[in-house]
Amino acid sequence: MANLLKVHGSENQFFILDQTTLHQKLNDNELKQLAQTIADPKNNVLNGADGLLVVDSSSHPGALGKMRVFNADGSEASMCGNGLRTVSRYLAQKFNQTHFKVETNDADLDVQREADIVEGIPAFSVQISPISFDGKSLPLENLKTPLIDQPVDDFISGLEYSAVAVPNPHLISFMGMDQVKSDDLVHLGTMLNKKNPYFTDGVNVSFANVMDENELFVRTFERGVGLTNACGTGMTATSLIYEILTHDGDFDELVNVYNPGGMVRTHIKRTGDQYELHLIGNATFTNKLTISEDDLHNSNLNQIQISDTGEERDYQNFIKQLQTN
Ligand SMILES: N[C@H](CCC[C@H](N)C(=O)O)C(=O)O
Repeated sequence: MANLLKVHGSENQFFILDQTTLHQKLNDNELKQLAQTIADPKNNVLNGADGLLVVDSSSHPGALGKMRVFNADGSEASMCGNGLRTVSRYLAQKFNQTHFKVETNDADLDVQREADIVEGIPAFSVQISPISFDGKSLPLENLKTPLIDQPVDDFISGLEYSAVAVPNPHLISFMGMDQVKSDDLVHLGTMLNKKNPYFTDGVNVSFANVMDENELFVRTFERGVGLTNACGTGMTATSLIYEILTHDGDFDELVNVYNPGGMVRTHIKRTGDQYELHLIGNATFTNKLTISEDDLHNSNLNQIQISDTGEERDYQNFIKQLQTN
């Protein structure tokens, strides 16, 4: 039998599969198929998810494991900030360590257990890297880069846009709260994740409102998923653009980022032309799942066994307390 976890970071929900626990690992086609099947709410496995996080071993120094990210549509992404917090907790518990690295597509990232947000809600800090404003890194074509706070005629008029890879691609715009919550986000996100002359590999689109100094509300249409409750790399990229637009020279700032799924904190630092980004927030495990390895290889989910960890209740109490503050 094989075990999976249902997890979330700020209600950005994933299943975790640790390939090292299997007699035979799933191949890439099977992983893509599993992501598409288990994430689809129509298949009634805990109402689906935003994607599948695949853990494997790592030979890199200091890394306790490797994380791969499959979106709900089966596409693979280079990074997932909310997901990395949950994978970090999984590896921390598996190896009884609290500060280590996790290998990801483009970098080995520093992760650390933080104090529980409140009783029953473990929290982790994860490094977000590498960072690039270069068109080739996003990729972004037919627009001059770096794109920082500029209007783009073919996008929604009246807004200014910024684009950054962390290393997955993000397009960010600041506006009033009503427009953040309007259909404009789905309209632009859908347009830029179909064939278009700009983001040839798609893009995560975040609309943000500046509630107060170092207090943002961010809503994201994710590449390969659609609207999610939160996007960790999106909230971090948005915080970076916010600090760049509000500072000349070096800065070292903590930002509270609210989102439809709760709240995270980002730590954004610039020293010369170097940036250091960290994302801090919950790593909640809501369910444990058991399935035969055969069914896993065939994405046959009819016999999957599910148990509840009870952690979602603690998280929902945290959200209620956030909303009353
Ligand atoms: N949809 C993203 C991957 C997941 C990122 C997001 N869930 C996060 O927490 O960073 C992409 O295709 O680049």
